[in-house]
Amino acid sequence: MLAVVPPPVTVKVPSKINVHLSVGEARKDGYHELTTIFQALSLSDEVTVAAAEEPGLEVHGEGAKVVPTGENNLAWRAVHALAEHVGRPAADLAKVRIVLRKGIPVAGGMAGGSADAAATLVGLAALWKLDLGRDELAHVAATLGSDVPFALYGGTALGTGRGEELVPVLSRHVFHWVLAFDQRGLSTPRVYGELDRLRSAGDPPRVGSHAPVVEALASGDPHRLAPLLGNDLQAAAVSLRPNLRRTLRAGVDAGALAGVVSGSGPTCAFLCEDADTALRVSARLAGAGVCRTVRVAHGPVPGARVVDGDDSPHDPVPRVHA
Ligand SMILES: C[C@@](CO)(OP(=O)(O)O)[C@H](O)COP(=O)(O)OP(=O)(O)OC[C@H]1O[C@@H](n2ccc(N)nc2=O)[C@H](O)[C@@H]1O
Ligand SMILES: Nc1ncnc2c1ncn2[C@@H]1O[C@H](COP(=O)(O)OP(=O)(O)O)[C@@H](O)[C@H]1O
Repeated sequence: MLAVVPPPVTVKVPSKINVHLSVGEARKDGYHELTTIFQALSLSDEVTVAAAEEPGLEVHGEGAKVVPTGENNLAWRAVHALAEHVGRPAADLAKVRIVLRKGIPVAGGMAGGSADAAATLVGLAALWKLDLGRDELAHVAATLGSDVPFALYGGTALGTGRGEELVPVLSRHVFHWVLAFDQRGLSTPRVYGELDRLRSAGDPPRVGSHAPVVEALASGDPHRLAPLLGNDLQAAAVSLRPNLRRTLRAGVDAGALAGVVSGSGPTCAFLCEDADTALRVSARLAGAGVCRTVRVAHGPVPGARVVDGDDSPHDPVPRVHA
């Protein structure tokens, strides 16, 4: 009898920016306590998981050359974590092929690796026909990285703990962003380490409360949100990459309402008044020669979802936001 091979499953998964990122003190486990507001953006990766005779991982697109393809790729780690969680036999791990099509800059502070891990969990759950709820997948996701659960849910959310404890934030309006990619990525632990160093040597600026940011997001008014964009890691990212100061200035000079370093950087995110302005700002910023690549994006968008495969009519992960 012929074995039935399930069709490959393709999952689209968003990037994120931190509209607000307040970093507390370092914890004993090496992580920092966070209060952050994530927004999922239309700039995305696509991940295909397929049953195959030989295991393998291919990477295409933005930054593909510097993405590890071995066991330390977060997508592979997601395969192992899910297999272990549901007690799948080791032989099945040797029969998974993964293709990553990257749009999200690598080590750019936009959680591209986390996005791929979340997409792999969703894709594999569909490929293996697992009946797993969102909360259960999010539990596995949190073991892979602090940002992975958010990539499952998408939308706009308040993250606490090390960023993995999520509550949805009302944000029904579309915000328009311009993203400036830097020449090279920045290591997240290095940026947190630099913030600890700056704090032990002085008193770098800290962002205020997240409450006004939540209100501005609910209002949908980019003019209200713009002055509230803030990131405690920005000073550390700029300290390690002083050219970001020039990039941040150039975005505002090009017509953005405000700019902020995304997460641990070095990508800078610029909030614009509307879609047309975002296009104009992106063209001017590209011409300013301060960064490697410029992209426009909008948010919020949904989290990881199947776009092609057996389960494509259904979203295996319920969305937090409409
Ligand atoms: C800074 C943020 C902001 O959203 O995103 P990125 O800029 O990396 O995308 C996150 O906190 C990154 O989350 P993620 O990239 O998943 O980090 P993890 O793999 O969990 O941790 C990598 C390392 O970052 C540091 N880390 C991470 C999260 C946290 N709350 N405190 C930390 O100090 C620790 O040194 C940890 O060992
Ligand atoms: N699937 C993946 N895509 C990108 N980077 C990955 C992936 N898996 C592992 N990595 C590693 O994770 C590091 C952080 O990548 P990424 O998640 O893109 O950035 P950030 O943490 O700044 O948001 C990269 O430098 C890379 O070595």
